[in-house]
Amino acid sequence: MFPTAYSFDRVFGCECTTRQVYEEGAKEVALSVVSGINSSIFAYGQTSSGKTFTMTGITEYTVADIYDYIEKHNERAFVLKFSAIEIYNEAVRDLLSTDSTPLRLLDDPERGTVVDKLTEEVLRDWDHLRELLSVCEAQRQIGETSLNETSSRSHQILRLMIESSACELLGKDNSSTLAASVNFVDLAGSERASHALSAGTRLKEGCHINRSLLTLGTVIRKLSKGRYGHIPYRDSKLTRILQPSLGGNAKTAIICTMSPARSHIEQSRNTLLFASCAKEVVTSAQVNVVMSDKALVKHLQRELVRLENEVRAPGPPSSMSYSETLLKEKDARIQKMEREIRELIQQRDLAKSRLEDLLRVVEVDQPSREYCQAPISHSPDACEDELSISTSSGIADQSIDFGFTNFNDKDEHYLYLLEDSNELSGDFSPRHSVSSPAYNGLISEKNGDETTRDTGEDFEDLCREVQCIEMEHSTLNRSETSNTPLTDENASLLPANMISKCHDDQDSVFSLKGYRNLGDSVMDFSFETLDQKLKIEEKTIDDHAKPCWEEPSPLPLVGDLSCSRRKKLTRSRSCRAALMTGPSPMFQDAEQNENTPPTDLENDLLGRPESFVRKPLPLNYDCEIETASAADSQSSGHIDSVDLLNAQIMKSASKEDITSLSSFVAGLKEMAQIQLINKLSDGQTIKEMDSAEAHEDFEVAKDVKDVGLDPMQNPMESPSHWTLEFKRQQREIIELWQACNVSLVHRTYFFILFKGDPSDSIYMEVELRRLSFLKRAFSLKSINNLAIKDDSNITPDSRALRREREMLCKRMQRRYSPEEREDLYRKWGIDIGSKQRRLQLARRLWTETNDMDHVRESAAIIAKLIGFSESGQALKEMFGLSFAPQVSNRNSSGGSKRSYSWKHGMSTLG
Ligand SMILES: Nc1ncnc2c1ncn2[C@@H]1O[C@H](COP(=O)(O)OP(=O)(O)OP(=O)(O)O)[C@@H](O)[C@H]1O
Repeated sequence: MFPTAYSFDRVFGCECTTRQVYEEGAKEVALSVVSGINSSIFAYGQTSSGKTFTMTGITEYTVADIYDYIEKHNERAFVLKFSAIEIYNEAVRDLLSTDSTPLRLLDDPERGTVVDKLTEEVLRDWDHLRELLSVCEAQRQIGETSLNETSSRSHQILRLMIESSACELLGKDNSSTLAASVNFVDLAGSERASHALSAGTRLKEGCHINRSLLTLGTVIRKLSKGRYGHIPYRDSKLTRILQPSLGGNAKTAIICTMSPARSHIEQSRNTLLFASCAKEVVTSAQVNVVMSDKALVKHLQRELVRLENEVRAPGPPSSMSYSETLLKEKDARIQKMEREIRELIQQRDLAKSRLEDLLRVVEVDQPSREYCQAPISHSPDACEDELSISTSSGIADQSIDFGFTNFNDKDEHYLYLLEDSNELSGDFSPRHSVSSPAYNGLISEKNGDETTRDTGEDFEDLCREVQCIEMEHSTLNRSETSNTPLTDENASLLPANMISKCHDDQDSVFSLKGYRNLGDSVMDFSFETLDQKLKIEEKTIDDHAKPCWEEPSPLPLVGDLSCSRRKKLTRSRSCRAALMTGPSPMFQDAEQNENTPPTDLENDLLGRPESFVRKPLPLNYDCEIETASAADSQSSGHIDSVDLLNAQIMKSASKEDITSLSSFVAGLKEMAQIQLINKLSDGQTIKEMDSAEAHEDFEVAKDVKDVGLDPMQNPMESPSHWTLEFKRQQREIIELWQACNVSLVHRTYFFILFKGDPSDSIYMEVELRRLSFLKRAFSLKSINNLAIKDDSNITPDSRALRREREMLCKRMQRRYSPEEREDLYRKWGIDIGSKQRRLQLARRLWTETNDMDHVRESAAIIAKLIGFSESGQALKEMFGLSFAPQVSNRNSSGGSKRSYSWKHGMSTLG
């Protein structure tokens, strides 16, 4: 036979003990039974090879170890049951029973093949097992063969069933039991019958033995190739009983025994082949847990309830399927969208309701608009905001209320402004409707009994009035100097082309407001009243609606003229602002801009103080001027505005002490305005102006402005030219001072302050024009022999000048020391021994106008007498700093109640 290699788990030699074989090849499998796992230990080999010898030893060792395990695990209760069968000639026999009747094999669904009526002894102890083993050994069929005197002629299967339970759960419903069995199988010899030289009974035994072993071999071989096909367990009772141990729920260890004799080589090879096949068989052992019936019933009931719940109700969120989660998200989105739809529907309904309200408002206002559209034309941009506001229901009423409040809170001229602006556009705000009770009330407030008159006519008249007056303002000082009361009637007398000229000029609207504010009192018009009224107006009018000329500017008139048109523009915005509900930032900005002096003037007149600017003229308005004006008007048949104004100024000046430089400069401004009026009124009056001349009037105003600016600009371009021009104007002014008996103090002030600086040009120009006007006016008066109530006030005589010299004389003693006075007497050619030397000196001051040294010395003396010093002070600085306190030192004037300024000097004109 060819050598063949075989592989096994362990190979034990002849010298190996059974203990070693147990320990290394069977103990692990055998002791699995205590853990609830079925196990089997097989001994396969030819006869007399040591199978019985080995299995007896392994059984004893296993049982010994099992009892040792039980002793170590007192927490569990072990029950050992022992049974033993023998399969002899295919009959199962109970070795623990003396009855040799073969036992039937039964197929149990749970336990498999079971031996019916097999004796199963519960072991009491280890000794009890030994006794039973002894019984089994005694019962087993043994026969003598040629090879083994005590040859085992059957297959013996000792089965030890071990059940264990936790001691604490014993007797309870939830108790469970581990149940497993360990089989100790000692097969009969697999030798050939020929080899055993058996015949007769033994041959028959050998045939059954070989068939059982042949089936066992077939089953092992098939199991070693996988669990495919039919496994012939049922072909023999041996395989049928050992079916669980061969390929089922059990661990199996096969011990193959061989004889080392050369003569048994074929049996040895067959054993090796069997062993090789048996090594390939794979079993699936598992722990066998046996539950009690009650525990099993309760377990099954709980399991049933859980399954029913899963079917009937959704499980916990963790077990929620993806589709269920997605479905819930969709539901949430649908609900959210439904809420949004409801909100949008509400918003739509609200908007619809507002639209309906708006339509109703428009329908209600439409007739009123048509009715008053012509007279209530309004600046589109002025009404745009309000109209947009009033388009909302509920707000429209507020607009109407606002209009009422606005008109009542403001000066009545606001009404005219509104009416005037209405003519500028066919569009209007519903709140301007004349159907408004508030609006009618305003009309009634102005027109009195004429409220019932056609409103359109009223508006036309008012608009015409507005246009004329604003035209007046566009020509600036012409109307300011007019003594004619600027009433509705006489304002409408202005040329029609002037009206049309400024008709489109919305910017002049606010000019009307200023004039209208003075409307009723314009008869007593004067610069003083102008300033005072403007201040009053400043309080009554919103800051964003101030007239541009409400603040007396320290700048010369030409400065005002130069910015007159620019101011008109800002005024128009102010007018619009006055029609609005509140101040507008844009208009506020415009106000700030308009309060800024012209750039060219600002450059030369630095440090202009606000207090100086706003200080009202101390001139006191005298109602006598009204009478004079009326008388003059009646006598002459026309209004000589120039004379009346001069008379007014001189009369007012004679009654007031001039205490500040502001008054001085304001006076300059007034003189400049007079100069302008002089030009405007040269040969004609306002009433005589026709439409053709109105255009020329504009040009005149423009010329005045240009004239005023030229001296400012030329000196900058040609300083040398300006110096010559200044000296020329200075000499001319000095001559005019003398001719007009101008106050010595005024001469002194002016002479000291204006010494040829380029910025002086404008003052020089004004002073020159003012004096020229006065000289001409006095000449005219003397020619026309005008009947003036108080001739002393307007006649340029020397009485006032004489009184001024006397006042200066009194001051010499206090201002000059005796030594200084003597020096002055000598210098001025006054005899020291003569009488009234101081008066002589005073009477010589400012008398030699051709001698500049004389003029200069005269100014120096008077300046010292009145306490005015120019030392260290520049012209612009004196304008705003310390001049007023110096001149207002009344208490230090030797008891005199007068202080000295140009106003005082002007009073000497009377
Ligand atoms: N390992 C061993 N050490 C010492 N003696 C042994 C050993 N194995 C077997 N023997 C002896 O060999 C003889 C035969 O052994 P055993 O009866 O066990 O063979 P067997 O294989 O069971 O034979 P059979 O199949 O005929 O029953 C016995 O007398 C036994 O004492």
